[in-house]
Amino acid sequence: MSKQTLSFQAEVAQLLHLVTHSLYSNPDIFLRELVSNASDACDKLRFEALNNAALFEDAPNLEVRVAFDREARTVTITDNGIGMSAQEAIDHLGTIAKSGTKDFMSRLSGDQKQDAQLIGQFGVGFYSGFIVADKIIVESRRAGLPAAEGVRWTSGGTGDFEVETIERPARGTSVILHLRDDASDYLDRWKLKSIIGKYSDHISLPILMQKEEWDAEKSEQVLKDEWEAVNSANALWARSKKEVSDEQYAEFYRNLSYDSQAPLAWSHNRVEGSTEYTQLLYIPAKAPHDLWNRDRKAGIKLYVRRVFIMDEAEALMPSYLRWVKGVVDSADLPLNVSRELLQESRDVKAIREGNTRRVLAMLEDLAKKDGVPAATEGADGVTDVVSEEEKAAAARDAGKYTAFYAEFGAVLKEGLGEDFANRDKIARLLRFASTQADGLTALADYKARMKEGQQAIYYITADNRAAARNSPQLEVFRKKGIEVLLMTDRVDEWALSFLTEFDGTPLQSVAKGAVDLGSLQDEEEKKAAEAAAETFKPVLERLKESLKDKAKDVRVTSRLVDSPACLVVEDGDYSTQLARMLKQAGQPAPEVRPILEVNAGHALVKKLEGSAHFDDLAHILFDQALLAEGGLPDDPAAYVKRVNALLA
Ligand SMILES: Nc1ncnc2c1ncn2[C@@H]1O[C@H](COP(=O)(O)OP(=O)(O)OP(=O)(O)O)[C@@H](O)[C@H]1O
Repeated sequence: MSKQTLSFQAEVAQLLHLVTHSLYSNPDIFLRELVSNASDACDKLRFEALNNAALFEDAPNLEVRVAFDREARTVTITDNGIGMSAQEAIDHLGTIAKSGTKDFMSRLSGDQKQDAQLIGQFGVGFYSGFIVADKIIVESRRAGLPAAEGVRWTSGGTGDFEVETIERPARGTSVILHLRDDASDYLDRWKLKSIIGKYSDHISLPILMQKEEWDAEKSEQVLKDEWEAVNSANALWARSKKEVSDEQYAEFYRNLSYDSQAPLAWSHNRVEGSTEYTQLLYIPAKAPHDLWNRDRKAGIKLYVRRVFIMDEAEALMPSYLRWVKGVVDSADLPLNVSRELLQESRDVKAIREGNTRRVLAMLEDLAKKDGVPAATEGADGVTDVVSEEEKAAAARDAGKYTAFYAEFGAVLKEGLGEDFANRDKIARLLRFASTQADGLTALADYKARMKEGQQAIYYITADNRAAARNSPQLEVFRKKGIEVLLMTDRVDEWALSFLTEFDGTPLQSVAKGAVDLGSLQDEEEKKAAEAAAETFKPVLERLKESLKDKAKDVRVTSRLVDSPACLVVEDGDYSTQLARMLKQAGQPAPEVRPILEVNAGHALVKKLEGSAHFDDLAHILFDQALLAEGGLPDDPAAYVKRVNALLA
């Protein structure tokens, strides 16, 4: 192929403009990105060579070399990985294929500072070379192609790039960066080596640099022909915990996740037994923006005996833990395992269960340490001996669970419906707003506060906390001082339908079924309610008749104190709120006909009997109950007309 000039895809041009014009806060990351690409290229070669060993040619030892040339002002990153054909260079370096970067582009605001921060979070791979270079030359030959089919790709990082065929005996890729005038710092062995140590130490291949020696004659450092590894070249997860510092764990996480924030917690274990594997799992501090996409693949990379097999191995984590990041390295799976095969493997099932247990254990641990460390003096007046170290550790973890829950609590609830085996553990990890506690409360804490004689854990679901708190259904609970949990997450009602009891106590929605406060209601109240219901019977019959198209039933209730009426549904029915939500989301929702409950002691209800406007009042009562819980009358205009007629 003779020299060709091609244009970058519009998005690439836009991205390059941003990379080169933004104040880039941390230029060092270019090296991390390019070394990471080089290492990926070696992983790909190793993977393809599983079925075609000839691809190794005469260079089976995979490695990355980082070199620099002070005269030519270049830094070169070379790998002997899979390489690129000419077409691949055009496709991969001229367009943006990966969804992460596309997504990043769509979130650009135009504000330079903000956008520069965003780049930091996402990392823009190859293009980050243009942070320090005003020209990049990529020379490559794909494994398996003849030396005559090498490719040279050249670009100044503006609108276009050139490609031409070259002779290249060496398999793999060299990325040659021609440094900008202000990037001379990188023409320094110590500088490059320290960046590699900081960001790329975990890479499992050797990263080589030339040795340097003091030349007395020239009185300067000169590079020798001898190369040495400047990283540990040992996959981080394959090392023992003692050998890995917190900073290294955090940096490895950054590499896996592109998350600029440090993880909240991690767990690194070698699991032995009938299925052997190593797991290194991280709990992120921040939810990704696409957390709610259930098709989102799990953030687990799968390796088999250190050989990279695949990203996003969704079979290794249940869907409700899809936000966990990490690595699993299996000792048992075959190297040629495919996604389909993973779904069926018994080993994979064991790994998934092991991962789930581990994540839940990490969360339990964070939850336990969440509160400010309690006073250490026991009831017997004896003070526990707590070391300074323990105190510091407790203080470090305080508040982490609350932070975690704010980000991931709602998705964790999906586990109630998805992971029956761990339902109790998950239930223990849930937190809810409540009528009687500040902040969020655990079900166990609710139980500990239950009144004597209280037989259920009460909750209400609503669109938001204010609506939940002011809901008429809560009136009698408020009057009796009984705590009610306020559930306002969209998944709550669905999730709670899988949790009928907690630790032996049933959960009961206060908007479902007849309210039965059991022994919390005294005999007198019960009798009064029964008597009211009896005398009210004729009015009830008329109400039922008037509202027969709207209400499944009409009955007298003791759950109301200040409001005239409210709507409830039967146990097992969708709540009107859930039905409304499904409808709004365009999902099929069953037609729920609620039950109208009336407060026989309320002035408005008393007025019904003998009213000349009975039918209008009945409809108003129903529509107002609907409004009170955030719904809308079927026929708002008719409602307004009726109210106006009465007001006139
Ligand atoms: N050293 C290399 N050897 C072979 N192919 C490469 C090399 N560097 C880049 N590529 C190709 O160019 C593509 C784009 O690289 P880029 O760094 O922009 O994104 P990425 O590597 O896919 O994503 P990320 O950097 O987020 O992991 C890669 O997917 C790969 O196909």
